[in-house]
Amino acid sequence: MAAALKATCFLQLQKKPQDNLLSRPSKTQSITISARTTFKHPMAALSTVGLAETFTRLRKQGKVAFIPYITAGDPDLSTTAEALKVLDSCGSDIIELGVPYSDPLADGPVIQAAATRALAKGTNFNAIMSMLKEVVPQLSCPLALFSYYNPILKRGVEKFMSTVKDVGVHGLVVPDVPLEETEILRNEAVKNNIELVLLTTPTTPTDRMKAIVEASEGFVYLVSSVGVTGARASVSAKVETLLNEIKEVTSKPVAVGFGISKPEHVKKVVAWGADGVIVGSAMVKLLGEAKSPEEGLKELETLTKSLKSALL
Ligand SMILES: O=P(O)(O)OC[C@@H](O)[C@@H](O)c1c[nH]c2ccccc12
Repeated sequence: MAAALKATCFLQLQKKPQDNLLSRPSKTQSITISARTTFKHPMAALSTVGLAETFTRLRKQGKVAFIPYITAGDPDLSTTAEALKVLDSCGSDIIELGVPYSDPLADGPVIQAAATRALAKGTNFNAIMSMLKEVVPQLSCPLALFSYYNPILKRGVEKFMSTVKDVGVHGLVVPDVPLEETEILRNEAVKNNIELVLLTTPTTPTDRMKAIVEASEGFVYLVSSVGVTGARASVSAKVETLLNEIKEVTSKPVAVGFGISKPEHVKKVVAWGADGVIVGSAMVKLLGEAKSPEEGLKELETLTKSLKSALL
């Protein structure tokens, strides 16, 4: 099965969909290789299913969402386009795509370095949108864009939201928007059918956590540990308590991020009741620090499959 998994994931990269033997089925059909593994065909219809619906589908199947994060433009935008297809074809359920920013205060060294490299390559919002316009129709899992608040304000919330919606993005995560200012974002997000995901942390007071959970769309992002993003040796056992506290006040899905980078981390977070697992820095490191984009993409595929299999 692993060989089939490898061949098919890699196959997505090697051939244009029309040449791909797997492209025979109709556009909307996904390919089932075995009872356990369903591949999403690169010509799958535009994923009309958003974040919340994705979690509902997975919950019915008794599955947990695998949610990778990568930084757009690192090492370059064409590699980002291929990485999105690799992540999708290897079974990601939602993909977080970060807009590189000069002052990523919530990010650790790996993602900060990725943002610096991407910006140095000239990656900007318009170029990312142009890339997404091409790539999103080839994906079958929904995309959640990651942006800090300042670039959104600079572009104008209305313009930002409508642009993001036009390219087929389903969700938005703005890690540094204070809860008190989410009203503006949420109103425009709702108008454009964008799900605005909010974050709660281990130090968020209970009343504030309840307000965040109430306002969050798509899913609730539970930050597993204090500090910034970055792979950690282990995931804090406090996550289990935090998950229980959140699930006492909502039936919304809760995805856990920060520090998760190994199959054993994934298994722990799933055992504690998470509805989704988010992995960023470990993915970003592979892509940004590989000897070549091709090598980075293959390492990304290997890591994705090993973490995804820890979910099954
Ligand atoms: O990198 P980690 O430790 O795997 O955590 C996920 C994280 O990268 C991703 O969700 C993310 C990227 N930038 C962020 C800023 C704030 C919160 C979350 C993020």
